[in-house]
Amino acid sequence: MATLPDGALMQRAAAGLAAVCARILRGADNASPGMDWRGGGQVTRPARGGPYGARVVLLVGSGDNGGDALWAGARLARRGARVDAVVLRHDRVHESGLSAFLDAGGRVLSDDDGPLTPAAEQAVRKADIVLDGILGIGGKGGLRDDAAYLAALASADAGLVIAVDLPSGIDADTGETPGAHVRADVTVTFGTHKVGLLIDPAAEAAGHIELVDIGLGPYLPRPAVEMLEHGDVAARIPVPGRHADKYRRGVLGMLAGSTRYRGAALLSVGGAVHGGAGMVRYAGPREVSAMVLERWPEAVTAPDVEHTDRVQAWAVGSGLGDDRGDEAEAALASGLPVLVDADGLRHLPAELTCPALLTPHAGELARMLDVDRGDVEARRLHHAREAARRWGATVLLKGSTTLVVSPDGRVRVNSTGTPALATAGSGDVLAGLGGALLAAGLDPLDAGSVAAHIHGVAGQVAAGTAGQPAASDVLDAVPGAMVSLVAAHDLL
Ligand SMILES: NC(=O)C1=CN([C@@H]2O[C@H](COP(=O)(O)OP(=O)(O)OC[C@H]3O[C@@H](n4cnc5c(N)ncnc54)[C@H](O)[C@@H]3O)[C@@H](O)[C@H]2O)[C@@H](O)CC1
Ligand SMILES: Nc1ncnc2c1ncn2[C@@H]1O[C@H](COP(=O)(O)OP(=O)(O)O)[C@@H](O)[C@H]1O
Ligand SMILES: [K+]
Repeated sequence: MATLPDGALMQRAAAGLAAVCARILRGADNASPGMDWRGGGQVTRPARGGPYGARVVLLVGSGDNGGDALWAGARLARRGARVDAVVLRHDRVHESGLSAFLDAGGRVLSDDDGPLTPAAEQAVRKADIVLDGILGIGGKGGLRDDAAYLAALASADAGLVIAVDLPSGIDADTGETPGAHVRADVTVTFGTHKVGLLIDPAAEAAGHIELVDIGLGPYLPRPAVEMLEHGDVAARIPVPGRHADKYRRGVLGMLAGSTRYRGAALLSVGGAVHGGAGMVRYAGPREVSAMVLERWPEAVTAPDVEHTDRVQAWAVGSGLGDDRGDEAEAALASGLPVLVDADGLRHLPAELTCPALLTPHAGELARMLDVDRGDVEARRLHHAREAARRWGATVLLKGSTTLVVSPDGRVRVNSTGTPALATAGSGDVLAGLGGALLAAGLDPLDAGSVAAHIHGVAGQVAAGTAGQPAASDVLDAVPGAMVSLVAAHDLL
């Protein structure tokens, strides 16, 4: 801001915002490649030939977010749209934005007594597009009173809700939703993705996300949250070199499955085999080992942890049951890198001294931290950070947003997840994949985030062919997912 004339950034933001609105109103393809990181996200478009004659309503709060909406509204009005503004507080409104809006032929429907006039409500109901400029990054706490009412009205009745910078009422820095908030179909965000647009529950309220570049790039600090793209993952997938042998590729010891949960052994060994482990050493009861060998003849089995050698990393816990705690503790005390899943999480020491990747779902993390599951889901980043700090380990929190948080505070959010993965046993596949990557020498942050990315791509592929895939379908899709990731980046 210091290097530019006053208001220049707002003009860039408003121009980008108006351009996205015009494109949507034209019915042009609004799913620009690379922008919608969640994939899919098709937006139902208002059937208009363009801005001319379209009904646009601005919800205008008291800060610069409202200013963006007013300047964008002015641009759309000049292109023939019928643009009405509902101003939340007439005593606090972006002044130059308001006069530009009025000069361009925009109308204000609210009055000094408050925003909820009959004309304002009517306009929201009939709008092709509602632009949510109530709150941006300056918002604190959820929406109150009139703003909450308008947000609910717009989300329920209006054509398309387009959030300016972020859906008003979400927490921009955490992904939490402290109270009432807008539910947008599209969010046009400026300069950089806000953390809250990437992490549920707030991310869900953002809909399809468009980034408008306003030239902040050179000035942005290191991001608080990273999201790997396909190419980043491809570059991190270990590819066997010329002098590879099974030991150099990594031997994964696996303490998973039990006579009660036999499938977990098959799925997690499979995840590790397809994840590129040089060798998987499965330690478990005789009858489970026999099943493992039948399905995965390449695995090497042992009766228990003590009888495994040359293991380079451990994956502990998926479907392990309650009665092998001593072995889990032995693996955790080995000093080797370790992935800890499911029942293994009950056996964590007070602090871990080895490189560790913990992979709880929300219920497991809630138990670890002695909080409610609902609270973990409402404050994913907070609780994942808390566990990473408490155990000195990397924490991969599974669920609708998979987060990977390292004890030094780095955070990655996975972009490839799909609800199709929410099926019994899919976490076992993930544990195998992550374990293989640890054994190959990736650090826990890379192992967790690369495994989650591959797992998500496999889930998407499986959903595309099996409709409602089982965990076995996800496992079967892993090799194809790896090939497509690596081949697309020319690394094969
Ligand atoms: N900072 C930048 O570089 C740019 C910012 N821009 C816009 O400016 C926005 C930030 O503007 P502001 O800092 O003015 O903040 P906001 O527009 O988010 O609004 C903050 C105002 O709302 C009030 N407020 C906060 N929480 C509230 C609540 N729960 N209920 C009611 N009122 C509440 C505050 O007292 C403050 O007056 C961004 O989101 C973006 O839209 C853009 O113009 C582009 C450049
Ligand atoms: N709603 C969802 N959206 C995206 N991914 C999900 C969702 N629910 C679960 N998942 C993913 O599915 C997998 C389920 O793992 P987990 O809960 O450990 O199941 P299980 O123990 O049965 O294998 C995890 O990778 C998780 O991130
Ligand atoms: K907003």
